[in-house]
Amino acid sequence: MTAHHDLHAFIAGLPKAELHVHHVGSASPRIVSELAARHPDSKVPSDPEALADYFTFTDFAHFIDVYLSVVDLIRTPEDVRLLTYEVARDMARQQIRYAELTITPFSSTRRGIDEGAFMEAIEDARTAAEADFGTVLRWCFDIPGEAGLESAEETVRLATTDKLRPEGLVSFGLGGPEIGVPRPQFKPYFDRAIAAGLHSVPHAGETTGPETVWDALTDLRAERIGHGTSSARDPKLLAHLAEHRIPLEVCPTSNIATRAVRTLDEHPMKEFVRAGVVVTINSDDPPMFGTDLNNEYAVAARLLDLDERGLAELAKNAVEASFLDDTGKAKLAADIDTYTSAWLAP
Ligand SMILES: O=C(O)c1cccc(C(=O)CC[C@H]2O[C@@H](n3cnc4c(=O)[nH]cnc43)[C@H](O)[C@@H]2O)c1
Ligand SMILES: [Zn+2]
Repeated sequence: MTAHHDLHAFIAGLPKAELHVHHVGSASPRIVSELAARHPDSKVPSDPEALADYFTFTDFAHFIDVYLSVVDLIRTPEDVRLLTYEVARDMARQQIRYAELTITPFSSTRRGIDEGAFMEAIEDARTAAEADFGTVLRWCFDIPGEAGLESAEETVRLATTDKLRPEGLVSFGLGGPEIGVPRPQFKPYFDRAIAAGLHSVPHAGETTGPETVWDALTDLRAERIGHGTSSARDPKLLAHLAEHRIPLEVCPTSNIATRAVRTLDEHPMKEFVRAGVVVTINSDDPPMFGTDLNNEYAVAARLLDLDERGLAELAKNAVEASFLDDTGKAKLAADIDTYTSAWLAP
């Protein structure tokens, strides 16, 4: 067996945390097929080979169109429950022990799913998944920025109303296209979410320049940045992220699939590490981008020239940057160390 194979096997068994992964964007061909069979009028193909073609994007706007067609497949609380539970099953197979899943409740409630039933479905799936697979799920509710301030109001209402707010909710985000959707307009909504105890984790600098990342830091009080890819173009920003230990949620294959970055070799993650920025590795919308978290770690190992210990450090970055409590962080970090020591023992 080659060292390369060994590294893939190491990654496959490495306990991991994932901080940037979308709920609907995690629907595997198996889950999409099941949802498409429930709703045969949908334009989403159910055949896995046709799906691979369907999930090939010309640009970010095309990706969002396709994404919303999959959102249209989720029509009932039972669809929401199935999706959430099955996503956790796929995570457990990859040794993902903890995941903060980005959910866009506005997209579901505006399509007619009852808000209370929606919350019940995700919470029911969360507790069942933890009991059945051992994977701990937490939620980030994100505003789909392009849908306007109405979507921001609805998202913050769902996130902060006591009788609706789900127990697993830890953070508040902002997704969708960035071009023509300035971050500062969302400040009042982030202020309310933060006042209600939620962490701020907007997407920024995925498809626009570093000024969007500055806006996310200044106006939205971001504690982590989703993608942050264009930060590499601003040395002062890199120094700021490093000094304030604001982690980037890096999603390399996503950036290629949406054509935000031309090739993996041009991905700036090495510049981030060189500047001392905390890098976490994530899969974003794995089946849509033909990837999974294990593959993203393999990509990072190649681009950052990491061995097993380097990969273990990367996995621990995600644990440290997560919103797990200190006991949960210590336990998962210790599991990573134990696994790595056993793997490297003679
Ligand atoms: O749901 C609607 O009706 C709606 C109307 C207008 C606009 C939107 C959106 O823009 C939804 C965007 C959707 O995309 C999710 N997402 C998944 N991956 C990414 C990513 O890499 N970067 C940004 N957004 C992403 C996001 O969570 C939103 O749910 C919806
Ligand atoms: Zn994302």
